[in-house]
Amino acid sequence: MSARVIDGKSFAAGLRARVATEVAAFKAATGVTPGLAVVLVGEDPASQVYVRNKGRETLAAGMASFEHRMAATTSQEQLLALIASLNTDDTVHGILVQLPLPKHIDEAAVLAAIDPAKDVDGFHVVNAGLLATGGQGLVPCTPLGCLMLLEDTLGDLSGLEAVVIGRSNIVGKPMAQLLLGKSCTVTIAHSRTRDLPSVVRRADIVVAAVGRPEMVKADWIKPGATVIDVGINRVPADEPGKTRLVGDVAYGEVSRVAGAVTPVPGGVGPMTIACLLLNTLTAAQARHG
Ligand SMILES: NC(=O)C1=CN([C@@H]2O[C@H](COP(=O)(O)OP(=O)(O)OC[C@H]3O[C@@H](n4cnc5c(N)ncnc54)[C@H](OP(=O)(O)O)[C@@H]3O)[C@@H](O)[C@H]2O)C=CC1
Ligand SMILES: Nc1nc(=O)c2c([nH]1)NC[C@@H]1CN(c3ccc(C(=O)N[C@@H](CCC(=O)O)C(=O)O)cc3)C=[N+]21
Ligand SMILES: [Mg+2]
Repeated sequence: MSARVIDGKSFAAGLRARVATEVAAFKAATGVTPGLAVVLVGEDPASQVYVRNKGRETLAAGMASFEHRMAATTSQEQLLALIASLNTDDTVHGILVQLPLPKHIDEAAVLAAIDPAKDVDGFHVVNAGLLATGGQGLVPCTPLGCLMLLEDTLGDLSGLEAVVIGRSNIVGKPMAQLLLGKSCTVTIAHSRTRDLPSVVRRADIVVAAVGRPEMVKADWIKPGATVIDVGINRVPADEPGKTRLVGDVAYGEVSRVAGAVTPVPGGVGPMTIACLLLNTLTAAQARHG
């Protein structure tokens, strides 16, 4: 038996097309072009790729894209000053500050400075609080994309056992909140979890957001379970000097046990960017409804 491959790349293309259609209608009705500002501090090559992809897809959806590249030596005050100006800029509906930030900058202070109404990452404490209390805020893009793939694969999630591996504020915790909101029975596992394999084995839904290449093995998976692999890990390829991308799930062996599984690349990653565009449209609609 071989798992169904959950094609995030194709689902994301469909979502981007729906966003583009709605953007066109929004522009016609309001005369306003939704705008996304992306702030990149420093030169991290992986981050540069994401920023470039985001910029290209933002334009393709009919939205305006503003990129702000700052030197790794940028001070926290300079970054906060840029955010303050983006907060009051009427052409900017969404603000994304690429993480991680250089060590000398206080990440929490920067995220707190973003206008929650423009926080298309959903990382501001106001949006995290709204998600935790069932309110209407902006929802973090990666967990939102994972939820869309899960509902497309499984339909109603009510009553299912979900195990989220990872408890970060940007993936694990909001993922768990969304699954709880869909009436799953949710377990959050992390580096201190005792006997992780047996915890994962009870799951109908496994979301791996760990950052450890191919950690989740086939014998951790309940036969037929749905496995969502958030991990993006660059590892050495067979060819010397080259690298390849792998997830947190041992894809080959797990796909012989699971019912459905997302690949890396082509799974969650493209959904993150599509949901970022969706959140930017949502933020623009909230301002000019
Ligand atoms: N596809 C996409 O769009 C995105 C992909 N990512 C990728 O997802 C992964 C996770 O990202 P992020 O949440 O930011 O990572 P973090 O490093 O912030 O969090 C990792 C989590 O995994 C837990 N963990 C680490 N080692 C183990 C272990 N051996 N067993 C069990 N739990 C463990 C940590 O536990 P503890 O809290 O105890 O330290 C922590 O909660 C990364 O590979 C990242 O690149 C991230 C964002 C978007
Ligand atoms: N403020 C902030 N918000 C983020 O959402 C954010 C961030 N910081 N920092 C970094 C992580 C990582 N992340 C990815 C987005 C898309 C892909 C993606 O599209 N991946 C492609 C492959 C890309 C490639 O080949 O390198 C795929 O999986 O198919 C990956 C990773 C967003 N992040
Ligand atoms: Mg982190």
